[in-house]
Formats: sequence, C-alpha cells, structure tokens
Amino acid sequence: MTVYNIALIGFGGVNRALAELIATRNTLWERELGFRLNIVAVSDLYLGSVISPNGLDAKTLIDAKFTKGGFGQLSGGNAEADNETIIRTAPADIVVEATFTNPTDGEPAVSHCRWALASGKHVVTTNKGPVALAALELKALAEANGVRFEYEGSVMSGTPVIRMAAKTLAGAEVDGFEGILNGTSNFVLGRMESGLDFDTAVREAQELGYAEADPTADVEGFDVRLKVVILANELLGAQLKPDDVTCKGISQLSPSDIGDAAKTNSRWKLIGSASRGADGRVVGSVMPKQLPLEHPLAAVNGPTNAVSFNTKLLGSVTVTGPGAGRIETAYALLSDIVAIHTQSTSAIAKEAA
Ligand SMILES: NC(=O)C1=CN([C@@H]2O[C@H](COP(=O)(O)OP(=O)(O)OC[C@H]3O[C@@H](n4cnc5c(N)ncnc54)[C@H](O)[C@@H]3O)[C@@H](O)[C@H]2O)C=CC1
Ligand SMILES: N[C@@H](CC=O)C(=O)O
Repeated sequence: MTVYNIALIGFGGVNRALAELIATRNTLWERELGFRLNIVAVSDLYLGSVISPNGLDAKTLIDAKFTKGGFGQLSGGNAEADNETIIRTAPADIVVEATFTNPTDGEPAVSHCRWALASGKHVVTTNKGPVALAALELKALAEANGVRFEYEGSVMSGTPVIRMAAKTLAGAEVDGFEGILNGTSNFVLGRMESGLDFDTAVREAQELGYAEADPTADVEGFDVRLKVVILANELLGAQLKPDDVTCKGISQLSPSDIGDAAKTNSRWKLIGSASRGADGRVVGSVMPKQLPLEHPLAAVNGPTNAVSFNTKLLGSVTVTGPGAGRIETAYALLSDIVAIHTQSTSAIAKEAA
C-alpha cells in the first residue's frame, strides 16, 4: 500500500477540508484508491509552520483551536510561516499549495511551486495565480525534475473540467468555450434575484467559503479572467495573459437591472469566454450578460458553475458542477493526487513488464 507524505501550504478553508477528508476517509481511499495520505508539514501565514516527519494527526489539526502563531507550540513547530524551509526540507512527496490567489503576479505561490518542483516534489494546487501566470515555466520545471504539476481545482473547483476536456475531448477540435466560472458572483446574482442586497449576498458567500480572501476578485471578474486564461491556454493552445482578456464584473448591476431582466424572462450571468478566430488568434472576455431563460447557462444557480465547450466535431459540450466550496475544492486536490498515483503506478507496471 502506498503512503503519500504531503505538506500543506496554507491552512484555510480548502486545505482544512482536505485534512477533514484525510481524517474521515483514509481507510476508504486505501481500499478504493490504493493509497493513504499522511500530513508531514503545514505552513500558514497566520498559524505558523510545523514539520513532523512521522505525520500529524489530521483530526487533531482540524479540531485544535490554534490562535495566531499557534503552530509554534507544537513539537517541530514555529510561530512563523517558514514556507521555503518547509517546502524544501519537509519529507513530503507532494506539496499542496492553497494560499491566497494573487491575480497580479501569482506570488508568493509561484515561488512555493518552484521550490517544491525544484526539490523533486509533486505540486497540487487550487491557486489560480501560478496556473494562469506561470504554467509553462512550472510544467517545464516539473518535467525536468520528474514530478507533476497538477491544478484541476483552479477552474470550477472539484468539477472535472481541465483534465476532462484535455483528455476526453482530444480530437474533437475545441475552438472556444463560454461559461459561468465564478461561484461567488453567480450565488450573489441569485440572492439579489431573491431580493437580498449586494453586500449581504457577498457576506453570505464569504461565510459559505466560496469567496476569495478579497471578494473584489469575484465580483469584479478578475477571478473569472484568470480562469479564462487557464482554459484558453490549456485547451485552445493560446498564450494569453490576464491583461489580454477584457474584464467587467457584476458590481455595477443594480437591483433594478436584476428586476428588469426578470420582467423580460431573462437573467444576468457573469460569462467568461474565449474563442479562436479565423486568423487563429484566441480572444477572451469576461462580462455580465442578460441571458434568456431558455439559454442553458441561465438555469445554473448558486455556487454551481458550467462551461460549454464549442467543438467542431460534437458541437457544444457542457459540464456543470460545483464552482466553489471548501470540500468540493479539496476534492479537486484529491483528484490531482489520484492522477499522480495512476501515472506512477502505471509507470511501475510498465517497468516491471
Ligand atoms: N474556496 C473555494 O471554493 C476555492 C478556492 N480556490 C483557491 O484555493 C486557494 C485557497 O482557498 P481557501 O482555502 O478558500 O482560502 P482561505 O482564504 O480560506 O485560506 C487561505 C489560507 O492561506 C494562508 N496563506 C495566505 N498566504 C500565505 C502564505 N504566503 N504562506 C502561508 N500561508 C498563507 C492564509 O493564512 C489562509 O489560512 C485560493 O487560492 C483560492 O483562490 C480555488 C477554487 C475554489
Ligand atoms: N472564489 C472562487 C472560488 C473558486 O475559484 C469562486 O467563487 O468561484
């Protein structure tokens, strides 16, 4: 049976949810997936950092009410988040990066990924910054060090989109996509349709763990812009940067805009899209659109997301599922680890044959 030692960088909603899953499901995973996860290090800006080569008990980690610098009280602990030491020296096979997304330059998460990959550790991440802004470099670094850089949760949380489209739509000639790619803004629009004011709806999304640390990224469209870049670069072979994608969010939509749409049997949705033009150039945009109720994306509610891929051979193929949420996003990390495990076990089987 395989045990993967993991180091958690960031111990907020998503990585805590992963620890929760480890505490409750390791035995099931051992039986059904062929591996267990063992947390050997955690580093968090607020809590500090800790390394325990034999492993930290996941349940104790999530149940303990640590205050600022609290990891400093643990054996092997430090009241500061010494990320570089943790990432480079902890005896981890996999570094799980789930710190804040920085939409401008992706830092410090890009450095976290570089340190891990250069030290021969796999990286799984839900952080959109490194994927949108440094994917090519990080994939090359992973390849050079014989490890993997996986990031399924960077778009539509646990809903399989990146790997699904890359693998199962291969050859279908994807030439564009459009979708609802932010759970918070979709949730806020729905709550405003029910009569709630914008600020209260955003607060609810924060409490439910959907929103970014700074929810401006959600409601101004910056989060969707990163996801458009990720999908366009991954699936359309583009080399977009966030500034190449025009971006407008939902913060300017007033309660009367929302009410007027309802009167005309339509609904506002924040749509991220990209398509390849006749000249081969890929153009992306993020903007609120008033969709008629019969439009397939009009019925996508709450934190649910959906993306329709336009393909030459199949027409439109739509994937719908959770776009945000702590457990849902932690599942994306598990799916990345499953992908790493599957590749490594098939490589071992090939060698043995
Ligand atoms: N919550 C969700 O539904 C989804 C989140 N994501 C992404 O996953 C990542 C984590 O999300 P959440 O856990 O919800 O965020 P969060 O805000 O709950 O947690 C982030 C944690 O990272 C820590 N942190 C920030 N900077 C750090 C640094 N330099 N070093 C060490 N620790 C640091 C913070 O102290 C905090 O505990 C974010 O990048 C987010 O954009 C992606 C998909 C869905
Ligand atoms: N804040 C994001 C989380 C996932 O990326 C969202 O609301 O979609």
